[in-house]
Amino acid sequence: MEQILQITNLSKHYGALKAVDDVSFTIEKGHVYGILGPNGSGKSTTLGMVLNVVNPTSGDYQWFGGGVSNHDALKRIGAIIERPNFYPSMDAVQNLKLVCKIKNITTDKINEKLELVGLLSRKHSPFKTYSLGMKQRLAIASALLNDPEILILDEPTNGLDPQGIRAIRDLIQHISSNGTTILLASHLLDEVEKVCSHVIVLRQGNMLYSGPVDEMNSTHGTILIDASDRGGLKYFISQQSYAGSIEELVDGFEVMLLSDIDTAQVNKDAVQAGIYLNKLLLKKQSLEDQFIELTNNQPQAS
Ligand SMILES: Nc1ncnc2c1ncn2[C@@H]1O[C@H](COP(=O)(O)OP(=O)(O)OP(=O)(O)O)[C@@H](O)[C@H]1O
Repeated sequence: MEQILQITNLSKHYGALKAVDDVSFTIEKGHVYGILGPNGSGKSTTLGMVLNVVNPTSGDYQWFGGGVSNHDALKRIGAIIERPNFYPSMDAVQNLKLVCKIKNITTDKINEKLELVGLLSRKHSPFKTYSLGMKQRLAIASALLNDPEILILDEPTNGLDPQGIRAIRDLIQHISSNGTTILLASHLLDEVEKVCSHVIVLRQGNMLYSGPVDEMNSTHGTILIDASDRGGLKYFISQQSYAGSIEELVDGFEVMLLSDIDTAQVNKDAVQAGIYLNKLLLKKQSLEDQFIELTNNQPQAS
């Protein structure tokens, strides 16, 4: 599989706040990836780092298999990470011509992209007359003008009505079916399940899960585990085949399970490794349940 982006141990700390903490994942060509997490979980910061607008505290990322400068990589990427911003009195074509000028690319793709996003018939209407959904679709057309290999969208359906949401989701699937890789950030599990083939789940800067969407529901819950020797315990857990992501909390490590475990056996193995557990709690909640619980009090997009 052709690699589009590889992120390795990427972190962004603002003082004591770990906006993104030790996140690693890979994006391969042809899939639709979602970064899923509640508000403040580090989605935009992650996108900002790989788009070279936020400086990482540590870690690394590599575009297109490496050997490509950031400057050249950005020419192969289409991204919308802010609210669509065009000149209000100018129409779609005039605005897109300006984008072509700024990006130093030809204007011959304008009609094709306007047709793709369903705005061809409104191409001579001033931007200020567009609905929010149309504005977002124009932004997508603008990001596609250079035929990027990957399209990056931050909360693409935020603030849209149900029809607008549907139009954007259909559009994303259509763009993906033409071979463009897509990476989108969303706080809506439902959106990611409907649109994405792969998902990276973030919570408070930590990655809880990375993998195919349809395998997300088949997680085996988590354990909360602790010992006075935290360093030794972390090493011990990382060696266990059942351990997925490991997150250090105040009261121990929360470990996502990749398979079912026998807690007595875990305890025995720990003792054999010289680790004396003072906590081992099995939580059978699936990742989906955890996510819903986490986001229950979050405002919805529409
Ligand atoms: N420039 C900054 N200075 C200080 N803290 C920041 C800065 N940018 C982001 N943060 C903090 O980092 C954390 C992650 O923010 P981020 O915007 O990446 O989250 P998000 O998942 O994209 O959330 P949202 O959907 O609300 O934008 C938050 O706690 C946020 O307050």
